[in-house]
Amino acid sequence: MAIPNVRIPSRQLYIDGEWREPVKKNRIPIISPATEEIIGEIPAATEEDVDIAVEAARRALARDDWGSTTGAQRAKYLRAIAAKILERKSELAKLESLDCGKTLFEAAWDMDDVAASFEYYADLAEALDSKRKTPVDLHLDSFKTYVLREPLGVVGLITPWNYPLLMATWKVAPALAAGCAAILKPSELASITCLELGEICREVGLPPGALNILTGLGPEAGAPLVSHPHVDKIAFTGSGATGVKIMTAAAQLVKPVTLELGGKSPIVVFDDIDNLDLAVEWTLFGCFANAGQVCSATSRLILQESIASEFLERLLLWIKNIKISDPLEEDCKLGPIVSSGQYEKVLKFISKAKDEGATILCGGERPQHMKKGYYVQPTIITDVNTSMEIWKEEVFGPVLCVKTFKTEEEAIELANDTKYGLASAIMSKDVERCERFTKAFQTGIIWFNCSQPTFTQLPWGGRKRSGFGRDLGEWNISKCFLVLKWPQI
Ligand SMILES: NC(=O)c1ccc[n+]([C@@H]2O[C@H](COP(=O)([O-])OP(=O)(O)OC[C@H]3O[C@@H](n4cnc5c(N)ncnc54)[C@H](O)[C@@H]3O)[C@@H](O)[C@H]2O)c1
Ligand SMILES: NCCCC=O
Ligand code: NA
Repeated sequence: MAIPNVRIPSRQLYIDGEWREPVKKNRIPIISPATEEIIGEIPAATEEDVDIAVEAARRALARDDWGSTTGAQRAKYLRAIAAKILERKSELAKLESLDCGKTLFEAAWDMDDVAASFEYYADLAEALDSKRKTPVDLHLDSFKTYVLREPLGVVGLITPWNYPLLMATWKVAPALAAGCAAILKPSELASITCLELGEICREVGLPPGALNILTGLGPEAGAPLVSHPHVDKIAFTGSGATGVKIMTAAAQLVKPVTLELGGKSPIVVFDDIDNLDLAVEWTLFGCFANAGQVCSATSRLILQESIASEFLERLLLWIKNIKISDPLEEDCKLGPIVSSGQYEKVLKFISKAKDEGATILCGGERPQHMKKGYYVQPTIITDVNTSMEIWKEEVFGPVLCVKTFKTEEEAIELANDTKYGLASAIMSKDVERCERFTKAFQTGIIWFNCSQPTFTQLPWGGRKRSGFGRDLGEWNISKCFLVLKWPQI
């Protein structure tokens, strides 16, 4: 089947509104997850480039053309960016799919979400103007005051590879809406579309230094950003291990951070569901979308015993229809894992589950028809106990583990039996039961009779080891990118 071709632009670092070669001239190869071939390269920033970008960001805050803009003026830039994203949607989707292996269909969906996020934060930027000063009545004649909301300052935005441009946008859009000056450090595993965001910002005339984009390795480019004394905040999305490193480094400077980390989310299915096939479809989507590389993937299926065998039979039938192919192919439903490192990690989780006594009900290997590329079959693992690694750890691949329950209390206990707390789903036609689970689930996001829908207006984030802070909604402007002060007048 014809696979659309697309040219990968050769870029430098995006600093102070222009393309700049890294000081050390290092570059990182781009390896296609679908073919394992080198298909391009990205610039590799180091500490020296971080210093240059931070100075550019601080200059932007000091200049009127960014530091003294109103929300309405900033909104114009955000809307212009959104328009450019939609203009280039087809090309950006192909680049995203080439870079991280997600299907072209999902990548196109992401580009719509990217544009919608910039539009949403343009509206919030405009609304900020009327909320900049909030009078507070002290009921005193001698003292008058108001609370002032101001941009926090220079913010470091460090993001992952599973939704490269969307995860970057979830931070860049609110940061710019708030009037901060941002330095984005995307994942070295998928940076192409984030560099194209730099080109789009240049084309719309975003003032120099308002957004800077440094691609490169975490320890070489991310760590110096975290530890830089003139970076006022770090907003991070990524693994728990890296989150701990970032929080530790930031603590030395008493620097605020927000952490959006991993998950091991449950989907609880009761025997009173109206439509078995629909529940099966949501279960598959909830775990196998983006080849399972989703922070909120409902990768623990908790099934009521009375329907378990019928449900699993139907799941096996549906899984046969999942088309595994080059992600740029039409109707591809499962692409490759993003890199050889992640691919090996996923296979290691599956082999450990076998060693610990679990059963691989289906999948667990490379699909026979895909001789190249980091492909793993959609995998279902049963006979799981709660001490097993496959039950406890985030796989971040197309792997669903299954346990059964008899009573509601047992289901709640199993669902919350995780160090994570990002999302959970319940499939039942009993509305009161769903309400009970809303209280019982220890997560930030809860889905009734579905899995994964995400809305720009709602706070995205979790509890426990899934981190703290929120992306999306009005919350991450006010809580993440604005500071409060009050003068006595
Ligand atoms: N909660 C959410 O909203 C959300 C969304 C997407 C992904 N995630 C999580 O992200 C993880 C997968 O992403 P990943 O593999 O890119 O995570 P990762 O932690 O390996 O990398 C994330 C980013 O951190 C950078 N980094 C690495 N080491 C660093 C260091 N020492 N200092 C500063 N920066 C450093 C990387 O270069 C990358 O840009 C999964 O755990 C997934 O659950 C969470
Ligand atoms: N629907 C967006 C999920 C982001 C986490 O990976
Ligand atoms: Na890549």
